[in-house]
Amino acid sequence: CGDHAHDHSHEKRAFPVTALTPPTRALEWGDLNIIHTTDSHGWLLGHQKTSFPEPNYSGDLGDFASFVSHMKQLALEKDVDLLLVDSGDLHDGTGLSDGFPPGGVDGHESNKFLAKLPYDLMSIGNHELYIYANTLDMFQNFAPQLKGRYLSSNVNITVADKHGKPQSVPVGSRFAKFKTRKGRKVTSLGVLFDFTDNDKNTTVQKVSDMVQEKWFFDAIQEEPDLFLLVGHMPVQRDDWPLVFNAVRKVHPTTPILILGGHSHIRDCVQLDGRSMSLESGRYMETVGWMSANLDKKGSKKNITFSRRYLDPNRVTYEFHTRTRNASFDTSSGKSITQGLLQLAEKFDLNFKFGTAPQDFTIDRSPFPSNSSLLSLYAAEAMPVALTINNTRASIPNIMITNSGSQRFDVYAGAFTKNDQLTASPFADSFLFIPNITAGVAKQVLPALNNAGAENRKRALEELLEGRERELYKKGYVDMIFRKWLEEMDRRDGLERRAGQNLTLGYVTKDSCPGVGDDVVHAPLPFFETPDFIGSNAPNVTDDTPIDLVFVDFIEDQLLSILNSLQTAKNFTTTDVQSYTPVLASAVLGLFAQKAWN
Ligand SMILES: Nc1ccn([C@@H]2O[C@H](COP(=O)(O)O)[C@@H](O)[C@H]2O)c(=O)n1
Repeated sequence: CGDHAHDHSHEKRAFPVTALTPPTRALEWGDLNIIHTTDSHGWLLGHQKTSFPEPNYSGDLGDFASFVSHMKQLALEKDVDLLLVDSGDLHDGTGLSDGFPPGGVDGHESNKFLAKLPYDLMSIGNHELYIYANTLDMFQNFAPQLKGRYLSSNVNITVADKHGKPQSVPVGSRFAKFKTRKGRKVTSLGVLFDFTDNDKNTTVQKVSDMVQEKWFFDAIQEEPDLFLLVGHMPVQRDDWPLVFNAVRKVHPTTPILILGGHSHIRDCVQLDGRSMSLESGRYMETVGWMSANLDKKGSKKNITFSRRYLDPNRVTYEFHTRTRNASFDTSSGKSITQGLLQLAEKFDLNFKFGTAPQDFTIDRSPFPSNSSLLSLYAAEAMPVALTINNTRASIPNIMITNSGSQRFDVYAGAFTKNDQLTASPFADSFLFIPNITAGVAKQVLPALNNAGAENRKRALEELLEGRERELYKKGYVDMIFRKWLEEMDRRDGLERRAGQNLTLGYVTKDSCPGVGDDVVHAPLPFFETPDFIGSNAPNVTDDTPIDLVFVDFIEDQLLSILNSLQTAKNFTTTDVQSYTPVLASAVLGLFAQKAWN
């Protein structure tokens, strides 16, 4: 690496001193440029672990704010437009969003820092809708700060009107029309995929219905210089074509720029020669870049676009803004970092539960194995944590959860409250059905996984079919992310890791021309994992009545599988009881206190 790569120490916080590979290619600027984030899930202090690929993503939101500010200055010097856009999922993922004290609201504090950035447009994600209080907070406190640019074209919240009567209103704005600094007229929408697992008193309209609405038709009638369609929806194999075609029907040649999200991958596709769609990963592991050279109205020629996936760290940021460590930080950037560190302290995120003896990974370890986080959670942590102070502890049980509940690897060393919440952020409850015979209970986990596996065998193109379609609508896209990781490993993972002195990171192959990744990496090893994981079955005879324990997030699926496995009784929600007050997000901490001290 060049000298630049080593010059990234930071007096603001403990910063990984690992040498990072700097980019080698300048960004291609057009006359309209976009910096894109999506699925940040609370990762605002960046990735702080020192083993690769984590240092690639070590830039925090303060660093990002400084980067944006320098890029805005470059845009002024080049006399071009630069917009900042986000595609949603601000909640659920780290202690900054989820480590709030009792009585708080998820994301309320962390979102205040995002609101300090000069976002031109943001759109709502499914994680803003699992819990009504979070949606209400977005409606009352977050959206107003975006002044009409927080978009929820097909998402409503029900609130009391001034007479106390319930009314369903958009969480943000249905659409936005504005002019860029260079005077370009932009029409924007903010679309969420057909999500069905949203909380009561929030509404998600199907995309196919949204494009039939009169407001939609009216909003797209006038021809802008470009349509900027933002949304929490993957850029491939989802409903963007419905929105794209509806616009194209009225405006056959107007440039359409799409910024998507949700499946956590880096992806790009062009629906025609005058359009580009970009998706920029997850967890602040990617900052997306799109540029376009817009030509005259009515032109039918292909537009020249570029796209790039940046690794968000100070080396990347300094390279592209032609700054050095001493000149990079802006006062606003520094105060955002400071504020986030204070929030981490206020939420006690450095509280240490124990010391993890080794790394435990989700996709990088075989399942089951001693280094699999899924094995650790299911076979060791749940049985310990869920039976603490539990009167049912002595009754044999099987405990089941969804593997998607584990969101991030655990690294060797201090295991803190923040590590607990990054690995397992969801405050899901554990339920149980008593007196299920062991013979039946033992079949539930394999049956859940077989249903998943059958669907996995299908081609990805058939993803939106049958049972998988239902899961997809509930927000289940782990499969797409895993397939993406698997493909990059299968392509040339072994060779890249062995030979070329490359650091670990994402290796993207998308459908747009040229190379998308800003820095060349070797991909991580990948292993298949099941959709559902469970504790080891107890050593009892098949006719022994046991407790069937499961996380509430999978209640519907579990009941339907249980009813398919036996005919003695049709189990419904009335047969389900609370097993423990311990939440899914607390399991690893409780386990660590017992096992890792
Ligand atoms: N209460 C919850 C909510 C979500 N999950 C898991 O997250 C997945 C959706 O997250 P995306 O970032 O992909 O939108 C969902 O499929 C579940 O795996 C959960 O476990 N509990």
